[in-house]
Amino acid sequence: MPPDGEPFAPELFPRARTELAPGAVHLPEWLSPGAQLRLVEACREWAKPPAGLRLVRTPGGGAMTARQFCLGWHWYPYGYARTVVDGDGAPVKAMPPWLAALGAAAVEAAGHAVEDTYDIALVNFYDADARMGMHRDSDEKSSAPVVSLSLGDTCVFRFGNTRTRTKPYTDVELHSGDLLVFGGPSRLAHHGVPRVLPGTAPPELGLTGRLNVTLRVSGLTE
Ligand SMILES: O=C(O)CCC(=O)C(=O)O
Ligand SMILES: [Fe+2]
Repeated sequence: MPPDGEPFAPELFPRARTELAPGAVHLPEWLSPGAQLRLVEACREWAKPPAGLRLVRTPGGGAMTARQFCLGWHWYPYGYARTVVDGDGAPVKAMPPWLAALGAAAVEAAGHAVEDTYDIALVNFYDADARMGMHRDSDEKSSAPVVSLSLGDTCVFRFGNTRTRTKPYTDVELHSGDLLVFGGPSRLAHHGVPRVLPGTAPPELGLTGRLNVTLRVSGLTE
């Protein structure tokens, strides 16, 4: 034990699996360094046009600071389509079976039941100044858990409640390789990314910024 008054050094110890709220589970370093690298490399290919990384304009006339691309179904404010209806108009790229399988494995690791096939990937790229305001993921027709994988720079992630965009909430750092799954009573909880911590990415990823890959079940048919 450190002498009284000495600061505890949490960075010395592995970060523990934690439940941020009922049904919302954080599993630090769930992706191995090799799996992180493969996912970053895949994202680099998907981010190329057509249907590549884009600026998302919101109906109020603003734009999201995180840039985005999708696989499987294209998300736009506020719905899903099979083509990039608010961009180059191209068909959305396919959701690869291996990524759907990763989604199912993540849900299982978090202790949720896997009932449906993960058919959407929504990938956000954050540079040092990007962030995401408090929102709910409510455009899907399925109540299956949302899977979130973080790559690159660490961020501060804010996990709130289902009723309001404000307190109570919990702030947690999401590092490269971390998994967060939110389902059950937390499926429609508000959440956001108040900030990214630049320069914290593992150097071997060759990534300046943060990628977040969220996997979802659409519940949509054609
Ligand atoms: O970047 C994140 O960790 C969260 C992304 C998110 O909430 C979303 O894409 O809906
Ligand atoms: Fe979200």
